[in-house]
Amino acid sequence: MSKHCLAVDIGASSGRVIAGRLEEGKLKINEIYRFDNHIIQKGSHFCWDLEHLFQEIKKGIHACQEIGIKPESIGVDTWAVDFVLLDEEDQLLTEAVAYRDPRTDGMMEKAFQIIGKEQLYFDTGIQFQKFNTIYQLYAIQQTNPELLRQARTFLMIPDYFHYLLTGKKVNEYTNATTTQLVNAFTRTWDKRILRQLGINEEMFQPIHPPKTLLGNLRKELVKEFGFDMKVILPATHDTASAVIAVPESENTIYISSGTWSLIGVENHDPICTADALKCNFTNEGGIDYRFRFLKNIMGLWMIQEVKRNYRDRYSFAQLVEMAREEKEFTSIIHVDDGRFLKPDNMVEEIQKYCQEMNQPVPRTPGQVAKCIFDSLVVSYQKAIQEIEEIVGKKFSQINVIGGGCQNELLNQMIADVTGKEVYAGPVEATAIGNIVVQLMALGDIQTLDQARTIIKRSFPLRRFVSKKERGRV
Ligand SMILES: Nc1ncnc2c1ncn2[C@@H]1O[C@H](COP(=O)(O)OP(=O)(O)OP(=O)(O)O)[C@@H](O)[C@H]1O
Ligand SMILES: C[C@H](O)[C@H](O)[C@@H](O)C(=O)CO
Ligand SMILES: [Mg+2]
Repeated sequence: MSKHCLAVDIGASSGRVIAGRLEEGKLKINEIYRFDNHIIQKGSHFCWDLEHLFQEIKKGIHACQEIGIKPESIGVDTWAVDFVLLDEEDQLLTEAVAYRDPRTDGMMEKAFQIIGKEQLYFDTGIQFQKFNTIYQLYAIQQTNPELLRQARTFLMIPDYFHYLLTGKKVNEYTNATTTQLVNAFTRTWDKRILRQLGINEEMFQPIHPPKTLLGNLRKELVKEFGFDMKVILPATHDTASAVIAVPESENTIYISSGTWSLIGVENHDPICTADALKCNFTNEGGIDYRFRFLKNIMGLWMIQEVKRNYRDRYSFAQLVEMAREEKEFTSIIHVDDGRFLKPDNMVEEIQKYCQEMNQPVPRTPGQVAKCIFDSLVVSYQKAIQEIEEIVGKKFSQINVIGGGCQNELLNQMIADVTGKEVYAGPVEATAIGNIVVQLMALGDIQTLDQARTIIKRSFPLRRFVSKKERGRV
């Protein structure tokens, strides 16, 4: 039996502290603590409340103590692209502005006047999202260059939590690639891009891969918790950790289904071709320098916002059942339209869109939910066709991982529309991927293949086949 490893997985809508260890050849996980996460307004910006989140992380560590678990190690993963800047006294110079903040409006196009879009893509292989770190930093460079001049350290969100835990300042590779500032071939900061955009290169830290032993806890934290832990870098981009947990990877397209739907495949080399650029696919860094060839699709953010618009009167499970009752209602929206990135009211935005497109307007919570699920599947199918065309291979299976894999209606819709076998699970794929990387660093698991075999044995998947297929069997 191995020692416990602690995964801190913070998504855009929720965070969790999960302990995991090997027991008789299986990975056993235990959710220690779960907490909400959401964007807050600070001054004129949408931000993340990092102080609150770090207190929640510490509550999760304290909770281990209360149940008698003394984890050997800990690692933090979160969403991508967002960061903080520290000054020469290692004090926060900036709030943790959220990627949905409008400060990057127009910045990508402005940057293209200095650095060609094609060059940027062929050097980094990263999809064009207006909120990529590169455009967040360019927005600061354009509006407050003095701030950048004072910056001595650039830390992405998980890097910052690792710094608070250990005092060590590094950038982790998988999340660093989401900035669109890392060269896909040299695997380090692309100084040419930084210089062209006038972003000071000195503040970027050395890039370390997953499995790096960063160090131990700060002394004051050992005193507070009553025990020490090794801090091991997982794949700190949550989707990179989730993809590690995909049990099958050769014939499988994964959909990491949470706030976003990240749909893609795992490659050993980046695909930075004109076709990949045209379809806006990304090559985010993965474990062992693999690549996550994927595309962001708006995802379950939309149903999260609908749930909020209805003042949380309905659970996600209830919204799914209400959608299931609306078999006759069909309206398809373009889920990746920028208007759905952060509308004041998602229900009204969807209704307006349907009116403008002369489609039936969803009136009930069930109709709104069904419209979202139907429309997500249309976007998934298009991305799957693009992947198979660009990669030049047909995939027989889809593996839905993350919280969204609990949406059995959506899983069935995916199977019906794509005709492929859909496997659902693990729900906590991100935390599982985080934990197995720590176990690899500790020598309890030797290889990624071995990790995936253990994961497959430990977490049974639900299988969905198309109605047409079922009709045949
Ligand atoms: N019981 C359920 N039935 C159907 N869907 C569910 C259920 N529970 C959660 N979900 C879906 O899972 C989503 C949350 O997924 P998940 O917990 O992976 O997201 P997260 O980790 O908080 O955020 P991120 O995607 O940023 O990592 C919710 O938005 C909801 O749509
Ligand atoms: C903002 C990013 O696109 C987002 O974090 C995505 O990369 C992701 O991983 C969501 O969990
Ligand atoms: Mg998540």
